[in-house]
Amino acid sequence: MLGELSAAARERTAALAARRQELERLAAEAPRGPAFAAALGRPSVAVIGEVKRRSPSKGDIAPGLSAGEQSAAYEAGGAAVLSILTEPARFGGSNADIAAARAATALPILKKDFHVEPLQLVEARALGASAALLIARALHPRDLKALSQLARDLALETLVEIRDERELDAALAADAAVIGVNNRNLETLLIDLATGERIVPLIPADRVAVFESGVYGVAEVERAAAAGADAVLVGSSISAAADPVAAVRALAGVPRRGRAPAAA
Ligand SMILES: O=P(O)(O)OC[C@@H](O)[C@@H](O)c1c[nH]c2ccccc12
Repeated sequence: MLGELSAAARERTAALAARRQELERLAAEAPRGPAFAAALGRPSVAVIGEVKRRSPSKGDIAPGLSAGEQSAAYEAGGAAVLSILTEPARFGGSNADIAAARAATALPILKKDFHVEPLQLVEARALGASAALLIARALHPRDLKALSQLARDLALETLVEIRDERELDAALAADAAVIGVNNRNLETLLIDLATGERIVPLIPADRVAVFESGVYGVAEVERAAAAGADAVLVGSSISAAADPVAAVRALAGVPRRGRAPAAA
């Protein structure tokens, strides 16, 4: 699944190559988005609200979602940051969703896609995203490092997604400031919150740690907090909610417990 999604992203980027100069100019001219990592440092576990119309595991979640209206609802409910899934084939997203979210809210935006090519990061910056997702499992550690450096050069923040100790090492080697542990195995698509509970405590206390996937209610936010997470990334449950303002509000406000500094 991950290989297929990354290959498809690479193909879409090949089509972007003709627009390279234009994208580089737009990226240089676009005002920097609001600070992403800094917005996640709250007294309570920060909620990253994701706009998610469909997924490979669930099929349709909320096919008719308006990215602008949904983003405004997340903001009203107390989300700290937005995650906008732009992947078109399997998640039903688009770049236009970023523009719609930007127009509707003042929150920092994470562009969620299978970013494997440098030009995709230039595009993310041109679109006005504050940050872009990098999935450690989809990238050779060398490429994770190079894309992380390119993002810094572009004044684009990143969220580096990991699932195990080896990927944590790769994220740290890439100097990732924000590290997300995905509870979903992107190969089997199964969710196991024990993944985040095991890996989040290993993330150095000076990084922002995000607990991703499988958060449906406050019980899961409590588990994230107990593991020491600074933020939760929530997609399906709040995208499908009849009242997304109330759904986000129900998750926001769990006190952050922090992580102990690593033993020397
Ligand atoms: O819908 P959920 O279980 O709340 O999960 C959200 C988010 O973590 C998930 O969409 C996600 C995590 N990593 C990704 C990488 C690509 C696409 C999607 C994702």
